[in-house]
Amino acid sequence: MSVKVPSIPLYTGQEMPVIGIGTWRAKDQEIHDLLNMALESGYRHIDTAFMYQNESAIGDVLEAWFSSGRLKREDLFITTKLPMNAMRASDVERFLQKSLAAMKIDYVDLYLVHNPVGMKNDEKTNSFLIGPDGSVVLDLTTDHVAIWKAMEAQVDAGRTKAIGISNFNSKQIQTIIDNCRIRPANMQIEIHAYHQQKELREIASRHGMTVCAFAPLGAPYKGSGSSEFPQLLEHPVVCDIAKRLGKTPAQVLSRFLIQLGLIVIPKSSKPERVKQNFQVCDFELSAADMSAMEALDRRGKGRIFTFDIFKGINSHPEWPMHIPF
Ligand SMILES: NC(=O)C1=CN([C@@H]2O[C@H](COP(=O)(O)OP(=O)(O)OC[C@H]3O[C@@H](n4cnc5c(N)ncnc54)[C@H](OP(=O)(O)O)[C@@H]3O)[C@@H](O)[C@H]2O)C=CC1
Ligand SMILES: O=C1CO[C@H](CO)[C@@H](O)[C@@H]1O
Repeated sequence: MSVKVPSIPLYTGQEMPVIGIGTWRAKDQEIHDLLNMALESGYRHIDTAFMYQNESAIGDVLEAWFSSGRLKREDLFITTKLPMNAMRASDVERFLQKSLAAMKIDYVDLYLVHNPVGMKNDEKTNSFLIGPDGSVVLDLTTDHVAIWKAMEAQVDAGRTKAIGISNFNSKQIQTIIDNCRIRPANMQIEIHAYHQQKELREIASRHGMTVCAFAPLGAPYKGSGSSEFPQLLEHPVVCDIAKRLGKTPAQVLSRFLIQLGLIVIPKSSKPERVKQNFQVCDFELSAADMSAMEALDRRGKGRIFTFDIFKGINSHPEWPMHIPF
């Protein structure tokens, strides 16, 4: 029996389910399998991005669910993101229209600026323009205030219900807050037990923004861990709590973040794990377990996503890691 998943209200009035399905690195058949399993298990929140190149496969699955009457559009909370190669005011509507057309829907619930860094667009492929040295070609003219005004226009036009930011640092968040007409309703940042982001969570709370944790399981595919800092899914503290509660380490990692008041979007390529990851609202961590999990924070040293897979990106003035948070 599945338990109803709670939602967190956005100030714009929608309800954002605390657990959503992450979709990065999933395309075509994988999306078909994992999204069907997610919707059958009860997930009603989907996280994607133009950059993930899977919006069209997501659209095919949604169309089948809508046309069979199993779900209505308003039953779902769908987030997508403005890619780094569209970080210009004049590109915002064009790229949101592409996402909507691919997913065969006429609005998203949340449109996020994916990353504060701007890159040049390859007009043939609508992806990052790669220079002769193999690096992405940066667009150094990135103007967050102009982009935000174009984001606000998408709310006015009804193409998205809410707008937000992802991977912005405290200074960049403040620039948006100081210059907005429509406040960001949500921010999506890397958060897991090793990187708990207390400072940015406090900033979000001060400005009435909900927070969605990406890589909530510690993105284990990114590295094998060490004896000092094992993979979170194998950490003895996490495994002991899981064993005692009859849950899996993945469920404990998500549950911890949900009890901190966050929204989580774990991703798995395995339908059985997709189902398992949804079962996080039928148990609770005690105050002692929460303290033990909080003690795993590596105080700024647990960050996994620095985006330097994009060669040269850290020379962009808006690369968010120029400051600690
Ligand atoms: N805004 C942004 O910049 C970013 C947003 N995101 C979003 O966040 C989502 C989640 O982050 P992601 O980077 O995927 O990392 P996660 O922390 O969700 O980890 C995913 C990994 O965990 C494994 N896994 C999942 N469930 C289980 C389980 N129950 N037991 C054991 N292993 C498990 C998966 O392996 P397997 O497939 O083998 O199950 C996969 O390798 C993304 O899919 C994307 O939607 C992510 C990164 C950046
Ligand atoms: O969402 C994302 C998935 O991971 C990518 C590679 O690190 C990120 O750039 C991006 O923000």
